[in-house]
Parts: sequence; C-alpha cells; structure tokens
Amino acid sequence: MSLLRIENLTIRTGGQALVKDMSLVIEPGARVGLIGESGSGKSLTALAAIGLLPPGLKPEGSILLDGVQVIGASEEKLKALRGRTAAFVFQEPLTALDPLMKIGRQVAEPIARRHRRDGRSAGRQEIVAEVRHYLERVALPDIDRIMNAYPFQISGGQRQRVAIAMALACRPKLLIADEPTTALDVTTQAEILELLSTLVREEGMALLFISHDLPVVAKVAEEVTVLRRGQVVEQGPVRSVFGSPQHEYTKMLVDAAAAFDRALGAQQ
Ligand SMILES: Nc1ncnc2c1ncn2[C@@H]1O[C@H](COP(=O)(O)OP(=O)(O)OP(=O)(O)O)[C@@H](O)[C@H]1O
Repeated sequence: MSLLRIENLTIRTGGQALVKDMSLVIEPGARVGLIGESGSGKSLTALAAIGLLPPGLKPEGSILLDGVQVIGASEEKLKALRGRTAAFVFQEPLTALDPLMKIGRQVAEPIARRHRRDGRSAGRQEIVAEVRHYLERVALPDIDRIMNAYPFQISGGQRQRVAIAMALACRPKLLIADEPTTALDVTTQAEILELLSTLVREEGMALLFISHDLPVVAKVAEEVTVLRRGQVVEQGPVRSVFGSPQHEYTKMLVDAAAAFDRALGAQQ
C-alpha cells in the first residue's frame, strides 16, 4: 500500500482553483520532491495531505494517507494521523516552537504524546533520556545548554534542528519538509539538507520535500513532481525529469540552475 496517494486533487476557494487535478504517490521510504515557483500550490498540496488546509479552501478528489481518506475525515481521525503517520517541518522553525518554553520541554511534548498514544506512561527520566537522544540525533552540540535555552537563545540553524528533532520524536512514516532551509544561510542550509537526507534514510521514513530550488531538490529527492500554477507539468525520477526535461517550464528551471552553476564556475 502506498503511504500517500493523492488523486485528482483540486483545491478551490470561491470560484478559483488554486490546485488543479494534481496526483502524487509516495511509497514507504521514498524521497519525493515537489518543486515549483512561489504560489504554485506546493504548500497547499502538503497541507491538504494531512487535512490542514486553511478555512475557506475546499479540497476535492482523493487523498489516501496510510490508507485513510483525508478528504472529509473527522478532526479526530486526522489527529490520529498527524505525528504518527506524517510530521511537518516548516520553513520558519519558530512556527513549530513556543517562544516561551525551554527547548527541553518542547521536545518532551511529542515524546510524551507518542507514549500516551501507544498506551504507556513514561516516567520523567525516560522522557529526558529520549529528549537527549533526539537532540543528539540532529547533531546539536552542548545538549545541556540547549535543553535549558529558550528558542531566542539559540541560532536559526539550531532552531531548525530542534524542529526536526520534534518531528522525528513523533516517529512518523512520512516527513513533510516545506522549504526547511530557505530561512537559513547557505552553509547552514547545506548542513540541514545533509542531516535530513541522512535521517530519512537511517530512520526509514518517506520524505516529501518542498522547494523552489532545483539543486536542493536534486540533492535530497529521488523522484520529483514539478508544479506550475497549481498543475503538475512533469513527474518522475529526478534523473530523467532534470536530465531530459520535457516541459518548457522544467527546461527553464534546469537552464536557470545550469546558468547559476556556470556563473559560479566563472568566478572561481
Ligand atoms: N488561505 C488562502 N486563501 C486564499 N488563497 C490562498 C490561501 N493560501 C494560499 N493561497 C493561494 O494559493 C496559491 C498557492 O499557494 P501555496 O502557498 O500552496 O504556494 P507555494 O507554491 O507553496 O508558494 P511559496 O513557495 O511562495 O510558499 C497562491 O496563489 C496563494 O496566494
């Protein structure tokens, strides 16, 4: 069974279709990129996948997440899917973090929730040990300090590592990362991409990676869907879609990335 099967998804607001007839399949453990310019419907597609569309936006079609139909599902059913089946990492880590809570307590929350969900009560020491485990997993230095820090006391890259640790702590089958490196400087961006690639492989999770940046998608994904103005223009293995693009829009993305590479090469 596919982990995520989106078929003929259309998202409307009023009379306007923001996403049109889009289909996308993610198998367990697969790494899939969703690429397209700003406003092409990438985030809406990802939010629809876990039933988190903002009010006023109506999905039509079919979204099966781990075999459960998301469209029209009750809030209770959706809550059971969030975290356990799919967890989100957003562009801006502060979206996931409470500014007034120390990092240690924030990471403890999804851990405690997972234990409750599995019907077991974990003691404080066990939870603290797990918090440390996940902070180590995302390669944070000086874990004692970070656990006792508030989000504003650590760097942007460290905050994104904490947000990834919180998503991992849910032990999801699918990690959805929506432009997770866009808010970071280039060096930190590369480190976080490397970390995400390693983690999804080692934990055996599937990844839906959203970005407008072709080299970034090429680095982390094996398959890619290219969206333009809410519609899929091309879909397939990264190598063939970016290696021999068929659609004009994909060609333009590939040419732009190549021109950037050439410009960099000329500078060196
Ligand atoms: N709550 C909303 N109500 C009405 N329109 C919306 C709403 N949210 C998003 N849109 C519109 O839907 C379209 C798709 O938005 P979406 O956020 O999915 O784009 P995106 O590809 O993720 O862009 P970006 O890379 O800039 O995040 C855009 O035109 C956006 O303005």
